[in-house]
Amino acid sequence: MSVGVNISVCSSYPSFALSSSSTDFFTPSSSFYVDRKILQPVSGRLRCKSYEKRRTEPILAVKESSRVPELDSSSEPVQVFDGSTRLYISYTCPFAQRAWIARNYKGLQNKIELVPIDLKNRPVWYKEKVYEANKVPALEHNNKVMGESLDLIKYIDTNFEGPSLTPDGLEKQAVADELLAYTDSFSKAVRSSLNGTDSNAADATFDYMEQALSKFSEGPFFLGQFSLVDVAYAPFIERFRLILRDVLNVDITSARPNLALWIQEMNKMEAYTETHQDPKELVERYKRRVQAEARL
Ligand SMILES: N[C@@H](CCC(=O)N[C@@H](CS)C(=O)NCC(=O)O)C(=O)O
Repeated sequence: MSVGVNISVCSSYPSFALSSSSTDFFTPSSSFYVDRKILQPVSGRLRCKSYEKRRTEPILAVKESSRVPELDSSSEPVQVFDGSTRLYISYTCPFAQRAWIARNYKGLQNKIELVPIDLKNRPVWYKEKVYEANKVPALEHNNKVMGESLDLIKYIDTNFEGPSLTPDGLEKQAVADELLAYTDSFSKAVRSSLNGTDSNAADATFDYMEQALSKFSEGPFFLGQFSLVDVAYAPFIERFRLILRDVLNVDITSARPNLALWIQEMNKMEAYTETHQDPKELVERYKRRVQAEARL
């Protein structure tokens, strides 16, 4: 199914305030708001696009039919350390999505069981018996539970069979390390444009992405071939693209052909598209959160 997103026109964007809940990637550690001034053009690129053009463009395919239901506070505990390998995720968490994509790409659907958790109504046993940090993602493997999405995608890549996500050669490995180390700065930069503290930051960070995507010409991905770097960025670029487009009328692919191609090619990969959230739901959830915070 291809789903379009409701786009607000430039003149009718709302003002926002966001929470500091840790259950969603949109929320930084402090409150932030979106104000009219950050709709101003940044390097001529953060500008209002034609509503007609964007309205008709399909954004992402979403596959939800085969998803297992989330476990919540009423669910029986899983039999931790019974020899199964389990990946605990939330369907809405971009960090968890990284590990989920890696598991799919390596063809480990039958080796790593997906255990979705309802973060808003978490089972108490999750913290007590599974993962003390009480976050997702977490991977249960060989009588251990580990977390941290960037560590997990590397772990899954090196400890399981399937196509490699690790680049060949020292040069690519160095670039991979640099880009993986930049993921938090990337998110912070986009948020600082959303909160109005630095209206140029999102544009600059997407320029950095565009440049990074031009380094290796043998393929459309960050290191040419598909790798850990694509897995690490995909959930965040997916979300920021939708939010910036809906909330600020910014098209991150405008004048960025490498990024446009990357998104197009990523959206052909089932390992990734299986993990998509419905874009409309994603944006609506974001707006609901913002409205709730504005009432506080
Ligand atoms: N640095 C962690 C972040 C994980 C994270 O913050 N996950 C959120 C969901 S998107 C979570 O579990 N929040 C629950 C909580 O903090 O209580 C990673 O990369 O895995």
